[in-house]
Amino acid sequence: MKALLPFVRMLLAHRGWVFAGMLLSLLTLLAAIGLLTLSGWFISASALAGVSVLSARQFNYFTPGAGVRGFAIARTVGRYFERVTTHEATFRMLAELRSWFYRRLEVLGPARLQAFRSADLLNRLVADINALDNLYLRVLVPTLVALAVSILVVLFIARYSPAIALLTTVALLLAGVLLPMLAQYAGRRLGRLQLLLLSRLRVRLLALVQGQADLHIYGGVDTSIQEAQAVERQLQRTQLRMALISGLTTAVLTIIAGVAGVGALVLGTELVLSDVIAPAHLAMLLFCVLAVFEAVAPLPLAYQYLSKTITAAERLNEVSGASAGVCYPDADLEVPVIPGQIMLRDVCMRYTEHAPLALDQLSLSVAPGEHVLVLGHTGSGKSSLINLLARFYDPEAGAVELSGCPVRSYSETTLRAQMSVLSQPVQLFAGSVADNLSLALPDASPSELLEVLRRVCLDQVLGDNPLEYQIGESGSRLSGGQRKRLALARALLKPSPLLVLDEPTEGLDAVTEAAVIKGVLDSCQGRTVLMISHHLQMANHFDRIIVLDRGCVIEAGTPVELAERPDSRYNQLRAL
Ligand SMILES: Nc1ncnc2c1ncn2[C@@H]1O[C@H](COP(=O)(O)OP(=O)(O)OP(=O)(O)O)[C@@H](O)[C@H]1O
Repeated sequence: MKALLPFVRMLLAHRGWVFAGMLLSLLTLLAAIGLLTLSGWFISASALAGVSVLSARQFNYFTPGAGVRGFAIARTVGRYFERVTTHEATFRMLAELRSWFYRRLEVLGPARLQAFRSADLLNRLVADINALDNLYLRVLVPTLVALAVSILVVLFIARYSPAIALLTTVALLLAGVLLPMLAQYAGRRLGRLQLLLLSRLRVRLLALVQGQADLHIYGGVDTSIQEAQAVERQLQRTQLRMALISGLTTAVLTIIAGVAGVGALVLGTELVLSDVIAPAHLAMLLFCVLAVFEAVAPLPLAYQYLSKTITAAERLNEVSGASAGVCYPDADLEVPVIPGQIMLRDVCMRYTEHAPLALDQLSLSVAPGEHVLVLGHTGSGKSSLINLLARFYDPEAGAVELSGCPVRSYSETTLRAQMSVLSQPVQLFAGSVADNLSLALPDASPSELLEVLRRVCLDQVLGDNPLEYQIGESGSRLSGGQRKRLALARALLKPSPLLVLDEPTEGLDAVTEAAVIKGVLDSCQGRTVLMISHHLQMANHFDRIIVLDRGCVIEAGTPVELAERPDSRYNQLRAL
């Protein structure tokens, strides 16, 4: 239950809608009960009035008739506005919840998010948040309204018969308290399981769809489908059991209401026979007792699914409560003084607490405007260097400075403005080439976009109008090399003093690679470029080369200097 508290607080931010919804629910329910109660009295009183001509003439048909009509209209109109207001309150809360959750995800950054699978995060963002609509619509409003209506109706009945009022109270406690408690107990494990199975099913289906090509190649399609079907069957079994519980509670509730009605009829008949109440009041009380169960009827189902709502809340709290991998100051503590400069001193970094060091006492200095090529075997820490500069991770020791100040002193906006990053793997969005490029520079003119495409040799290969070329989901209508180059063009377009490129020419033939690197370096005069690559054919075009091994710099110098050292790692790499 504690897991729900943050969300109740979030609901209170929309207290106008929340309380209006509750009030309208209360009035609608009272109108529905009033309609049945008054109708019961009116029908029997009219029948009795018709016994003699005199009483028929004296009986006032108009006032109760108007009352019945008034209750009927109030119930219909009230139901409409109640639905509008309660749903408005819920949707407002869900919308706020979604952006709140997304902001929490953003703060966590890659360092923390790698603990979650992306399909599972999507499931939390969509399905778990949707499951929380149960909280207000099906738990909070019906519970409070049922409590208020029950008290009012029992007080009304007590004016005519304390015995019937007592009987109604006991029946309401059974149907509105004990039955929901039992339903919650019965659905506790199943509701939780249902939510987790649904999440598991989505994760499996997404893997099945995304990995279709590889699964076909390696013959894993049937196994994956069978695994997804197994989860689905399990899910269906839980749904069936939940449906059985709902059916059972509905039946028990109907029996309780029926028994209460029969009891009220027996007690009321005795009161009529002993002239304590008028005969017309008997029908009125009977209808009133039966109608009040409408207030408690939704509760067993709501509480049966409460564990599902609580589990959804726990899953959201698990992500939102995770400590941020990296914390940014709200405002800059220092402003960039030497744009494009990089300085790392004795930096140690690891991805998780017990993982080996990915960077080990690494020191490095890059001057503004310098073009540096970073080489090293796979796993030597090249991408980790980018992760540090972009502050996706923080070092456990040492200092990282960018543009003359520690990276920790910049707000996230300032830090992002300092550098443009082409990371691995690249992320493209469904849409046109222009849509993807404009992300980096929304005001860029078509000629600027074409120019940057030219720099990466993409202007001639995507038809007559390359800017409008639709690249498909994640760039599926592009080749691997084209995808990389489009992402490279986007990185080039961002007007930042530092450009960090992680293997931008991967997948390109030697001729295109040479043209692309030349295009990039020519367009980056005055900008610092830090480029990671396994390819050395264009190494001479860089001002300096840095070679990493096991997380630290083992060689640094101009291409000529390193080439002159016979036993340099650079020469060994060139010889491969
Ligand atoms: N997200 C991660 N979580 C845990 N360990 C990681 C993560 N990313 C990299 N590593 C580990 O950190 C070390 C350095 O990896 P890094 O990606 O920096 O190497 P790299 O030089 O860029 O390799 P490559 O040339 O293959 O891209 C490796 O041992 C790797 O297994």
